[in-house]
Parts: sequence; structure tokens; C-alpha cells
Amino acid sequence: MKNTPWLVIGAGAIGLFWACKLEELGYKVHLVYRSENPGKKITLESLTNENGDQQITVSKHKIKSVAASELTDTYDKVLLCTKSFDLKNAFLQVAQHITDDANIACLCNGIGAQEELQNALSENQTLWAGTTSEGVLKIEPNHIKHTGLGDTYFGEWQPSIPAKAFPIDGLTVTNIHQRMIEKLAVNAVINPITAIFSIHNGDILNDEFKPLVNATLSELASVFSHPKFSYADQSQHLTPENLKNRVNTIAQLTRLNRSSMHEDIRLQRQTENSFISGFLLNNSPIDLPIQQLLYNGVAFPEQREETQKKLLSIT
Ligand SMILES: NC(=O)C1=CN([C@@H]2O[C@H](COP(=O)(O)OP(=O)(O)OC[C@H]3O[C@@H](n4cnc5c(N)ncnc54)[C@H](OP(=O)(O)O)[C@@H]3O)[C@@H](O)[C@H]2O)C=CC1
Ligand SMILES: CC(C)(CO)C(=O)C(=O)O
Repeated sequence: MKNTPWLVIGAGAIGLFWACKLEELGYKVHLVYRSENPGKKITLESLTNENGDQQITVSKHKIKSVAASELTDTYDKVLLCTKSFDLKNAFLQVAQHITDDANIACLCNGIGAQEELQNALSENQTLWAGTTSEGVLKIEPNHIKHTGLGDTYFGEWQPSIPAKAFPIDGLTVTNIHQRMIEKLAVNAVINPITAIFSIHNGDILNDEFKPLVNATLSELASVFSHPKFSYADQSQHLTPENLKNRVNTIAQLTRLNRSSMHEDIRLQRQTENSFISGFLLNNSPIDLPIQQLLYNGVAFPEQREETQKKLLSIT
């Protein structure tokens, strides 16, 4: 299948990163941009772990970038790298160029957009939902920087028997829903707190935020262990202790980074709040007063100062 190109959609940090990675793996790649044309060459400052040492290497990648309206070919492998709120429309605008039996992968934070996308696919197209812990920053339209080493996994959104094969070896897991809820848990703590208080990821570990972080984690653990939670089959292992370890590890590993939600608010862009806290609020069988405060603090800038006070008064 290496002779047919991947269609990567979204020339943001993750789209440019994966366009380069796929090209490195020997695939032909066509990249669809929306507002910023990255041009013909992408510079990737990548982080590698050679002999236990993190090293930066710079490479240039020749990628064909086009606007959706310029597409003429048909594709059987698609990787969508948009934010969750753009996912379905990004697919629909290229749908006429996608084969009826295509593999369609997506990499976005949050839960909810994948189901919308699944509903837009035809019967024999396969949706591969993905989750990534790589950190990537776009510093220019054609220049990205790898800021944190991580892992990426894909899995069939609707598992089939026998399991289907993903076009790239070594990246699949049998239960992607479990990985997604684990990532969502981390995002539901780090993203809104860093965004509401304008702090870096590592700052949530400071004493000032400990009561808030602990209360958020224990509220999440109550919903994850609730038998009526829509993801209960995938979330029982997320105990307060397990959640704390996950959040602390990621906050520590990405301590100098701004979360995507903090960055979105700082740059006055739409956030993925509805697909992170919003997903939890809509799917929880119990009230989640802290998650509701976090949701409001992100969604309503005029309430942010008041929300900060309420969040810091949690004991
Ligand atoms: N960056 C990171 O380190 C990480 C990101 N993620 C997740 O990965 C996803 C992508 O993140 P990231 O790359 O940082 O986000 P960006 O906002 O940098 O990139 C998203 C890109 O999608 C483009 N896009 C949206 N709609 C369309 C469309 N219809 N056609 C073509 N392009 C479109 C946007 O175009 P435009 O420029 O016009 O807005 C933008 O360039 C998010 O869900 C994020 O939470 C997860 C882990 C780490
Ligand atoms: C893991 C984390 C919190 C890293 O910044 C992230 O996924 C995000 O910022 O959206």
C-alpha cells in the first residue's frame, strides 16, 4: 500500500509533524491546508532519544501541499489532524476524493468528534481513532519543533472481528477507547487549570494548586468508577491514585510547555473545551461541580476571575 499516497488534512503542528513522519517512513504524502500554505518544504526540528540522551536533529521534508479545492486524485489512506471541532467538516470537504473502502485515521484530543466523523463515513470505510502524547509546536507556516517525545496509538473506532490491519505497522492497540479516556482524564485536569490561571503545565504541581488538582482528580475518579458512566467499561482502572500518577507524570514531562487550551485562550482561538470537560459533563450520571466550574472558566472569559477565586477556595 506504500505506492498510494496518504492524504494528511490540517497543516497545524500535528499535521506537519505527521506529514514529515510519513514521508520518512517511505510514503508519498499530500497535505491539505486551510488558511496557511506551508509551501513545498517543511523543516522539522525533531527530538530523538539516542542512547538515553535527547538530541535535536533538523531535517527538511518535500511535501506536496494543496488547498482542498485543488485536489484531483483519489485517496485510500487519510490522516485528519485538525482540532476536534473541525474534524467532521474537514473530512466532508474532501469526501468526494476518498475511496469507499478507505482507512481514515484521526488524531485529535477529546471525545465526541470521532463519533460525528464515524456517522459521516460510508459503510466500508474504516475509522481509526488515534491519540498522541507527542509535543509539537508550529513556529512558522513551514517550520515545526518537536517539544516532547511521546507515543501515538490508533485503533478501530468500531472494532471488527477479525481485526482490520492499519496501513502502518506497530501503531495499533486493540482498545483505543481505553487510551482515549486515559488521555481525556489528563486533559480534563491540565488543560482547563492551565488555561484559566495562564500557567505552564508544570505549575499545576505547585502547592497553591494541590487542593484543586486533588479535588478534580477525586471527582473524576467518582465518575470513572460509576457503573452508569457511558465509558465505564474502559475507565474502572482510573482510580484517584492512578489518575494522580498520570497527571503528575505528564505535568512533569511537559512542565515548560503551555497546554493546547492555554495556548488557544492566549491566542483568542476556539478551544476543545466542549470535547473535554463538555464530554464529561454530558456523559456523567452524577453532578461534577468542579468540572463544571472548569468548563465555565474556559468558556466564559467574563467569569474567569470569579472562577479563579472559587477554584482556589476548594480545600
Ligand atoms: N500540538 C501538540 O503537541 C498536540 C496536539 N494534540 C491534538 O492534536 C490535534 C491537532 O493539534 P494541533 O496540530 O496542535 O492543532 P493546530 O490548531 O495547530 O492545527 C490544526 C490545523 O487543522 C487545520 N484545519 C482545520 N479545519 C481544516 C479543514 N477543513 N481543512 C484543512 N485544514 C483544516 C487548521 O487550519 P487553520 O490554520 O486554518 O486553522 C490548523 O492548521 C488537536 O486535537 C490537539 O489537541 C494532541 C497532543 C499534542
Ligand atoms: C498532554 C497535554 C496536556 C500536553 O500539553 C495536552 O495534550 C494538551 O496540551 O492538549
